Amino acid sequence: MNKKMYINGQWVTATSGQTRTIINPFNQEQIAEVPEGDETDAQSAVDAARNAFDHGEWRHTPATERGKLVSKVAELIERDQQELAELETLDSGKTLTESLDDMSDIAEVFRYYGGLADKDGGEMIESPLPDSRSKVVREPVGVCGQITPWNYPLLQASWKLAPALAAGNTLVIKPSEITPLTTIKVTELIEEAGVPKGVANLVLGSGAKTGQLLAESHSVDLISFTGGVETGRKVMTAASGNFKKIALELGGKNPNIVFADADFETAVDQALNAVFFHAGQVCSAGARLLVQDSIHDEFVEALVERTKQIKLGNGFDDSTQSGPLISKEHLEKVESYVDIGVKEGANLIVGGKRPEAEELQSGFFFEPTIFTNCETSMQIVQEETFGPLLTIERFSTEQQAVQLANDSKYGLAGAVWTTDIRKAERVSSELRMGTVWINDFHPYFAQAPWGGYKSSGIGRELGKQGLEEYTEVKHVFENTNPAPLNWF
Ligand SMILES: NC(=O)c1ccc[n+]([C@@H]2O[C@H](COP(=O)([O-])OP(=O)(O)OC[C@H]3O[C@@H](n4cnc5c(N)ncnc54)[C@H](O)[C@@H]3O)[C@@H](O)[C@H]2O)c1
Ligand SMILES: C[N+](C)(C)CC=O
Repeated sequence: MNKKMYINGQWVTATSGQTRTIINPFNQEQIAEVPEGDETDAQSAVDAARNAFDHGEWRHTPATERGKLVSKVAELIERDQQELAELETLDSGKTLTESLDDMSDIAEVFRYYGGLADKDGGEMIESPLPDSRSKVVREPVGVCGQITPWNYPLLQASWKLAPALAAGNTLVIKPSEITPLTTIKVTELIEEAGVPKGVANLVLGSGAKTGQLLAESHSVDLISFTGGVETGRKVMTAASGNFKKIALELGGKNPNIVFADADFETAVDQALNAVFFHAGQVCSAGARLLVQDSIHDEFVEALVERTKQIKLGNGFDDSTQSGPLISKEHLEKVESYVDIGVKEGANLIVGGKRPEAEELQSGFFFEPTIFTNCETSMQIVQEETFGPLLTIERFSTEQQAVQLANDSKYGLAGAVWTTDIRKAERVSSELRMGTVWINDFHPYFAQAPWGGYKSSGIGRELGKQGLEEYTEVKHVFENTNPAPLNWF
C-alpha cells in the first residue's frame, strides 16, 4: 500500500520532506510513517481539484457513468474489506468486528450514492409568465474540501467522498492526522476504479495547517467538516472569507431516556451498548442516561453488574468487547472528567480509572465508568467527554424527561425506551435532535439523513439530503417567444 499523498493523480511525499509516525493505540507500536503535508501541499491539492473542475471532463461526464465509477469503488472496498478493516483496527484500536461492520457500511454508502447519481434529472416548474418554460436543476458545487475525524476514519470519509463524486464535484480530502491509513487505501481504490486525475485528491497533515487552508481557500467552494465543536467554529469562521457552502457534523451529548414501562432487559443491554461501544468515542454515544424514578435503582444495579464484565483488550482478539482510547492526550482528557464529576458531587459507582491488567498497560485504556446522582447543570452531563463515561439522571414525568433531554447545547441524537408507542411518538416529536431512536440505539444507514440540531452541526450527510449538500440549485428560465420590451 502507498503511504503517500495523492495530488493530481500522483502519489507524492510532503514538499517539506517531513513525515509523521502513526501508532497503534493498543500498544503504541509504530505502524506507519506517512508524509506530513502542510499549506504548500494543501494548496497544490486545491489547485489540482480547481483545474479538474474548471477544465476537466468530470462534471460533464453523464451522471450514469459517474454513478458506475462510484459503485465500482463499492465493489473494490468489498474485495479489500479484510485489509481495510485490519488497517482501521491497527490505526484506531476499535475491534476487528467493528471495523468489518464499518467496511460493509462504507461499501453500502458508495453503492447507494452510485445508484442515486442519475436519479435527479431536474424539475419543470409552472412558470407564471406566458410563453415561457422554467426548470430547476442541480449542479455540482465545485471544489470540495473534506475534513474527517479519527473515531470512524473511513466511515466518515465515505459519507463525504461518495456523494461529492456522484454529484460531479472535485475534492480534496484531509483525514485526521492520527488515523490516515484507510483513507490512503480508499484513495488507491478510487484511482483503480478510474476516477480521472485531479478529481479526488488526498492531503495529509495537521488540521491547523492543511485543514485550515482548505477552510480558508477562496478556490474551495464547499467545506465539509466532521469533528469537534471548537474546531467546527474555526472552520466556519475561516469559511466565511468567500462564503463557501459549509456542512458541519459536530459533537453530541446524547440522552437515552428509559421509562418504567420499557422492556427492562433490552433497555439495560442497549444502554450499555449506547455508551460503551467503541469506548464511548462515538458522536452519538448515549452518554447521558435518564431513568424514570420507579425503576432507577434496579436499573442502575443491573447496569453496574454488566459494566464490570466488559472485556477490554486488543481489537484483534475475538474476546475483546472494547479497545483503547485513541491517544494519551485523549485518555488524560477523559480521566480529567472523572475528577470534575467527583468535585461536582456526582456519585462514582464503577470504573473511573485506568485498568490494572498487565496486558493493558501499553495501551490507552480506561475502565467503563458510571456516575449516578447527576444533575443536568453538571459539566460531566453537559460536555462531550467522548469516552466510556456514563452519567445517570432521574426523572418522574414524561414532561420532565423531555425538558431534561433538551437542556443541552447539543442536538445530535437521542433515544426513548417505552412499550407505549403513543408516548414514544409524543416524546420523539418534542426532542430537538437530528435523530431519535425508539426502542433502539445507534442505527444509521446510507438511506437516512444524519446530522445535528443546535451546536451539533449544520447540514446533513447520508440520504438524498447528503447528495443535495454537494449541489447548487439553478433555475433556468426560457422565454419561448422573445420580443422587445420597449421600456427604454
Ligand atoms: N456528528 C458526527 O457525525 C460526528 C461523527 C464523528 C465524530 N464527530 C465528532 O468529532 C469529534 C472527535 O474527532 P476529532 O477529535 O478528530 O475532532 P477534531 O475537531 O479535533 O478534528 C477533526 C479534524 O479537524 C482537523 N482540524 C483540526 N484543526 C483544524 C483547523 N483549525 N481547521 C481545519 N481543520 C482542523 C483535524 O486535523 C481532524 O482532521 C467529537 O467531537 C465527535 O463528536 C462527529
Ligand atoms: C456518525 N457515527 C455514529 C457513525 C459516528 C459518530 O461518531
